[in-house]
Amino acid sequence: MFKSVLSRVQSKWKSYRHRFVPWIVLNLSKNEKTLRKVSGRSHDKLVPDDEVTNNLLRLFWFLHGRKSCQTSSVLSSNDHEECRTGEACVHDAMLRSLGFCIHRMPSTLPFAGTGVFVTRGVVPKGATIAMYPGTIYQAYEPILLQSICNPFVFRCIDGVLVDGNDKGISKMVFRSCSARDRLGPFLTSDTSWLTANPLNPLAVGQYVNNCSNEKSANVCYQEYEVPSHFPLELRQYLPNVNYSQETQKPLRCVVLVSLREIEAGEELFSNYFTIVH
Ligand SMILES: C[S@@+](CC[C@H](N)C(=O)[O-])C[C@H]1O[C@@H](n2cnc3c(N)ncnc32)[C@H](O)[C@@H]1O
Repeated sequence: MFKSVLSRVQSKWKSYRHRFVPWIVLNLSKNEKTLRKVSGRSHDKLVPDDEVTNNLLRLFWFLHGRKSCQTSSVLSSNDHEECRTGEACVHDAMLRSLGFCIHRMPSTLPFAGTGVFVTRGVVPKGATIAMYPGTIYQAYEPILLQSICNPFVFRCIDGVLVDGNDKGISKMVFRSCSARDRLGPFLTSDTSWLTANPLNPLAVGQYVNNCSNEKSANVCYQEYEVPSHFPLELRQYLPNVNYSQETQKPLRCVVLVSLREIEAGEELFSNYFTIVH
């Protein structure tokens, strides 16, 4: 009797595949209506991986071109004017390559801290609108210390965890893994998401808030494996790194994909709860 109740509870818990465990425990009862249901792992993808790759490459080549342009000493004065530096420059690159800009700002929800907004352009449905940065832990790897009081630990469908906290021990772990994995002159990940001005402007997905009964989700999470043909010189813009150097699998990233057209001024809302049948 006890065993059967326990196994029913266990199977119900296992079907809650995401996303932020402390949030689920505290808020599930308030937000039952906002559950997202998918009928299997393969059905959790809104757009094919190739499309995500193409979106990322479009932005990253643009950022890379701008970087080379800034370091070149043979620019005309016009080129120099084109090549503005810092935050304005990366957002310009985003607008030109993807057709929209996103920014972190105070959320429209009370007591929800920071959120992410579309600030310029229009995001079409199915676009890769943000990335969830952080250290990647395989399901069997220890994350206890880093996960204490950490609302940024994201759980993938297969149990892989992404620690997107840009402070404290999480920040130190990311920096150290990123330095460890560089290949000679090539950086294979980007640490600038740990600052206020990420080099890759998509890398703010960890600040997207949960939808509510009033504000429905306009983006969803999608797991993405970086393909082996991803150019080495563009990996420096990827905001993820493996915790363990021994991980043999392709690098896991999590992207946020738009569920509908989103206009400038709208805040992004995801769904922290997904049930996999
Ligand atoms: C992954 S973080 C999102 C970023 C967070 N807004 C911040 O400023 O750090 C998750 C935390 O955001 C807050 N949050 C997310 N969605 C919310 C909502 N709909 N209402 C209130 N707080 C929310 C909760 O504190 C939650 O633990």
